[in-house]
Amino acid sequence: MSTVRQKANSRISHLRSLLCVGLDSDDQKIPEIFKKTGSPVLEFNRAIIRATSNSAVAYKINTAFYEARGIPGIQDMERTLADIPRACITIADAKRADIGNTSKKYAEAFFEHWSFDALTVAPYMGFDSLEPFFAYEDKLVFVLCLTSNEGSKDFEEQLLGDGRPLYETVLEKVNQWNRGGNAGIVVGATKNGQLEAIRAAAPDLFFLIPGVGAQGGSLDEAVRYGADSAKESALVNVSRSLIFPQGAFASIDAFEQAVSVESEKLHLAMKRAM
Ligand SMILES: O=C(O)c1cc(=O)[nH]c(=O)n1[C@@H]1O[C@H](COP(=O)(O)O)[C@@H](O)[C@H]1O
Repeated sequence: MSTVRQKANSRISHLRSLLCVGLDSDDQKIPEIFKKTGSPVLEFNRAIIRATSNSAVAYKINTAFYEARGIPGIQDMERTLADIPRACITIADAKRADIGNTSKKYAEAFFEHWSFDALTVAPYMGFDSLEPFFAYEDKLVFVLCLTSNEGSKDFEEQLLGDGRPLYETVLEKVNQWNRGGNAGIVVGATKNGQLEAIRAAAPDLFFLIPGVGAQGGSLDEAVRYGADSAKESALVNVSRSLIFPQGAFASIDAFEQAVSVESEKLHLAMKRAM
C-alpha cells in the first residue's frame, strides 16, 4: 500500500474532509492587493494555504498556471511546494504520459526532483507509458478516466465493440495496474450520474474528483459516491470557486478571511455528506 495513500487516508479520517485545494493561480485573476507584493502569485498561494490548511487534505498544483509564465512561474511553483504543510498531500496536475523512456523522465521530474506525492496522467498511450509512474509504489498516480468536460463524449464515452464506453475499459485496466496500491482515477464531479457505478466497479482505487464549484458538479454526491466503504480514498478538488472569492479586498487579511470562510463551508458540507 502506497505510503502517500495511507497518509491521505489518515488525514481524511482525522479531519473528516476530502478537500483538495486547487492552486490554479491564474496571475490575471489575482486580486490587486497581491500585486503590491514582490511575488504576487507566491503571496496569493501562501494566503490560500494559510486560509485552508485546517480543512485541506491535499493541494493540487495545476502546472499550466505556472508553466505559462516560464522560469518565474516554475520558481513560484517550487516555493509554493515548500510552503504546503507536511501533513498534506501535494498533487501535480500535469496530465503526463509518453513512450516509456520519456515517461520515466516525467516521473523523475515530478516524483524525485519536485517530490510531489501524486501526479495526474493520461491513459491514451497504454500501459508502457504509465508503468514508469506506477513504479513509484509509495506515490499516487491518478489516471484520467471520465473527465468533467464536454469533450469526454468525444473519446471517453464512446462505445467500443463490446457496447461499453471506453472509460470502463480504462477503469478495468487501472484496477489491474493497482498491484502496488498506488493507482487512482480522475472522475469529474459533473459526471455524478456515473460516479456511483464507477466506485462500485473500483472499490480499491483512490479517486480524484474535480468539477465542484465553477463547473457545477455536486459536492454532496461527489463525497457520498466517490469515497470508499471506509469513507476514505477520495479527494474532491475545488479551485476557482474557492481561491477567487467575489469582491474587492482592502488587505491580504481580508482576502484570507473570505477564503477561510469558504473553505470551512466546504469542510462542513463534506462532514455532513460523509
Ligand atoms: O485532472 C484534473 O484535475 C481535472 C480533470 C477533469 O476531468 N476536470 C478538471 O477540471 N480537472 C482539473 O481540476 C481543476 C478544476 O478547477 P475548477 O473548475 O476551477 O474547480 C482544474 O485544475 C482542471 O484542470
